[in-house]
Amino acid sequence: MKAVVRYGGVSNPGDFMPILNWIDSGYFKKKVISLAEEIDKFFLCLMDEHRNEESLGLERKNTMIDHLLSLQELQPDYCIDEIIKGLILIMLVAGTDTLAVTLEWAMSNLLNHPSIMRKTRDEIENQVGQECLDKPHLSKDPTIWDDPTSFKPERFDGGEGEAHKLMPFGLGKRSCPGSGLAQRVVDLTIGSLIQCFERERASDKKIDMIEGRGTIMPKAERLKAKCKTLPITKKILLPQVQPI
Ligand code: HEM
Repeated sequence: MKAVVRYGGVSNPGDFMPILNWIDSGYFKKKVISLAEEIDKFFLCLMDEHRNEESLGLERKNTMIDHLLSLQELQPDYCIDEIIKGLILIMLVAGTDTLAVTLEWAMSNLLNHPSIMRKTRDEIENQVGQECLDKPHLSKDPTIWDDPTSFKPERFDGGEGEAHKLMPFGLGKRSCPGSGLAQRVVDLTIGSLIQCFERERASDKKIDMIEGRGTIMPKAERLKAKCKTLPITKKILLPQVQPI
């Protein structure tokens, strides 16, 4: 049950067995309505923030909300506030837990396989080094890709091992629109976590890899690990932390 309450992507048992909705005397529905009201207020504040910036004469930024507000000016009857709030909600709901859970599974596997963790750390050390957290334009590295800036789908013909078998984002028209963002966030986060912290399992016991319940496949047991900061943290990460 613990795993069910930790993430947003949980299911309501009453959706599968409606009789359960009678037993909880509408508690779940009331809770969802009150949460929805709070979320609605939060999204309105976000939109007003962007609108106020414009009314203060500041230039519109390159954010999803700013683009949608521009669209609203062009198509006020279609792009109403409810549509914008719905799109923000979808991006937040679909893009938060999915990433958190993926990172937790990946880190758990690395901690259970110290030799692979060492290999990953060595590779980051060789490829990225100690001066930054990511190698810019890895996907355009001429030492890896032939003619990296050209569109050549044939480069994937048989040359990428098993990559074609991996379909974590679905396929077709309804496949995940956040896949690019997700892959970038997962790669960069895992890479930076390894680069900046020496991590070890909290005990000699292997990390439990049992799946919990929920639509986004959470881990049943939360990942706990020891971590020690490495010198690069002081050099690169700390200077970027803004005082509140
Ligand atoms: C590791 C991270 C993620 C995984 C594994 C994942 C996986 C998926 C899968 C399997 C689908 C259903 C595809 C289908 O029905 O064929 C989906 C849909 C969707 N995802 Fe993701 N996703 C991730 C991250 C994100 C992020 C970061 C965003 C947005 C910021 C996002 C937004 C969406 C949306 C809006 C849909 C619904 C698309 C539609 O129905 O047309 N996802 N995702």
